[in-house]
Amino acid sequence: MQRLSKQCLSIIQTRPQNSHKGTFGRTVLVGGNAQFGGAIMMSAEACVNAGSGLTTVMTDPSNHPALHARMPEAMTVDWNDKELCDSVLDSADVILIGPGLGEDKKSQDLLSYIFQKQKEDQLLVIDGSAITLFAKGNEQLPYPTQTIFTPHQMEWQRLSGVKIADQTEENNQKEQKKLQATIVLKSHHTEIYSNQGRFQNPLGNPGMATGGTGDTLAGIISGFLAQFPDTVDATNAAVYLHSYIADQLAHDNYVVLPTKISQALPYWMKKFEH
Ligand SMILES: NC(=O)C1=CN([C@@H]2O[C@H](COP(=O)(O)OP(=O)(O)OC[C@H]3O[C@@H](n4cnc5c(N)ncnc54)[C@H](OP(=O)(O)O)[C@@H]3O)[C@@H](O)[C@H]2O)[C@@H](O)CC1
Ligand SMILES: Nc1ncnc2c1ncn2[C@@H]1O[C@H](COP(=O)(O)OP(=O)(O)O)[C@@H](O)[C@H]1O
Ligand SMILES: [Mg+2]
Repeated sequence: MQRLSKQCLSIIQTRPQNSHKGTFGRTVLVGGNAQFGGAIMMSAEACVNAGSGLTTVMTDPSNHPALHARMPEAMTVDWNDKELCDSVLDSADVILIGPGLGEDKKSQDLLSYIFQKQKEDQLLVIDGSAITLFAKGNEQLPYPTQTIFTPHQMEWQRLSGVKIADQTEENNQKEQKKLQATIVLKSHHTEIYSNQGRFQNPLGNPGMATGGTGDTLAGIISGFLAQFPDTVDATNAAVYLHSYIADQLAHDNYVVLPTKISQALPYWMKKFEH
């Protein structure tokens, strides 16, 4: 397994003068039921700060005022308004589904709807409850090689059937090959399994063990996929930078708040700009 290094951040290039919002991608984030609105808000804060050109959040309407108050850069769509959802999804480059989605019938219907809408040139990131729902269901991935799962170890156990204690490189790689999707297996030493190779993140700290850190990573991955052409390079860079920033924050903070990682993204991306 290849250890990630600062080298993976070389994809963060100086932006061309001749550019506009669309140059840096359109991302649609789907999640945040009434109970877990914070999850999709953290994904949105991460995605915007990661540099996504346009970020739209498809979520329960109860979250709209709070999201506008916290992150006016993100646009909101009521996930019950199918006509508006159709048009927003049609122009997306990257779709993220799962943070705070929940696991009830409505959540399942939303996952099925996204599967119906995904086009072959769109990337789909599946996180949180959407992993659990997919694992329980019997739907097929529309475009496996256009899909990135971001499970923690229990979500991976549900998806792969491999118990946490048996999640070895060999077993994980075998299951990734079956799925053909890219897998970001999150833990205290996160690993990335893909058709282009296997990578390990050497960074991270226990201050990250708090709700929202994974929602935040999903937002950074989505924002990087919207900007940078290679899926695995963008995913590796997102995983590495997410932990790098958390490690900087951990010098002076006992717990690393996920939103502080997001707020520090523009500063560190400028530092690493090539
Ligand atoms: N502010 C918000 O709105 C937030 C909303 N959130 C949203 O909540 C939704 C559910 O996501 P989830 O991860 O919290 O719950 P679930 O998938 O049931 O897994 C937990 C179970 O698995 C077990 N477990 C064993 N190993 C584990 C491991 N390595 N990592 C993690 N768990 C591990 C664990 O065992 P235990 O800790 O009890 O020993 C427990 O029994 C999802 O949509 C997410 O986006 C959260 O992001 C938080 C902030
Ligand atoms: N002890 C730890 N050391 C390093 N990273 C950790 C540690 N504990 C959790 N993390 C990181 O925090 C995130 C947890 O993801 P997840 O459980 O999905 O969080 P969320 O509550 O946002 O859903 C992952 O990126 C994981 O790598
Ligand atoms: Mg999670």
